Amino acid sequence: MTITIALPSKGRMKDEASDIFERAGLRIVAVGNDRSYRGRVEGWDDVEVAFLSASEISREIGNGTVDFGVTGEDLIREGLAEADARVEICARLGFGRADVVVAVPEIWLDVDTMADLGDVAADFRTRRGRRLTIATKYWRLTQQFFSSQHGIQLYRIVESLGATEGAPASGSADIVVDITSTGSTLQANHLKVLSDGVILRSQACLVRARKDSHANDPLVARIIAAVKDAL
Ligand SMILES: Nc1ncnc2c1ncn2[C@@H]1O[C@H](COP(=O)(O)OP(=O)(O)OP(=O)(O)O)[C@@H](O)[C@H]1O
Ligand SMILES: O=P(O)(O)OC[C@H]1O[C@H](OP(=O)(O)OP(=O)(O)O)[C@H](O)[C@@H]1O
Repeated sequence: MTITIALPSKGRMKDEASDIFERAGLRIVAVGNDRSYRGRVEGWDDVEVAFLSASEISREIGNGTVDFGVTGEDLIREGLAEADARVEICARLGFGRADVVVAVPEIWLDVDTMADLGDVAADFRTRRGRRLTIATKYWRLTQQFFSSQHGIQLYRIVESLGATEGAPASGSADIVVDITSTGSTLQANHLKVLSDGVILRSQACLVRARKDSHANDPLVARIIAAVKDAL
């Protein structure tokens, strides 16, 4: 059976993803010209490569259109409901590291933990007559973390697709849930991460769509073993 591997076609994970496959002995070559969105692996005739963006890869593994993909764990857990039932994280690849965090204005001196934030949310409702607003593109992770893990129900998510950290200063939201790596964007926007506010420590992963047909396919096992050996 042909196995399809989806690799980032652009963005910050592109180069390191193909480097790891190369080290694993799977040398990716584009089919057609350099701008082609299909590829193959030299010497592995039953493997096809699809070049997609990181978030498309998460979606395509979720619906089983591709067998494997390299993408961020944040995009898997945000993009897919019941992620663990649908996909398997075969290996964490050690690049593309970033944390999804809850960050509040630095001037909220008394707010250091999620419990403090729960009190603030209750206060907003009783004293200001409105809900605490959270700017994020990670609405699924935010809801799970606030509602299921911390029992905080009094908030409203304001979807933000860019410049999320600017939302508190511009007045479009009170706090943010966003990705951070060096912390400099949070710092520049005078935001601080709550001490127990790390929702997910993400990095690039080799992810497999859970398919019955994989169970006895030696090619599937070979691909996983080769990538793990290259780490
Ligand atoms: N500093 C960072 N900022 C944002 N994302 C980061 C950072 N460091 C690592 N990542 C990770 O990179 C991945 C997103 O990569 P990238 O931004 O290149 O995707 P993209 O090409 O924009 O994809 P799409 O267009 O589908 O959103 C996520 O898994 C994210 O966790
Ligand atoms: O903690 P830091 O190192 O400052 O990184 C975090 C920032 O980097 C990303 O934005 P980026 O400017 O890369 O643009 P993007 O959101 O379009 O990826 C991300 O959305 C954060 O804003």
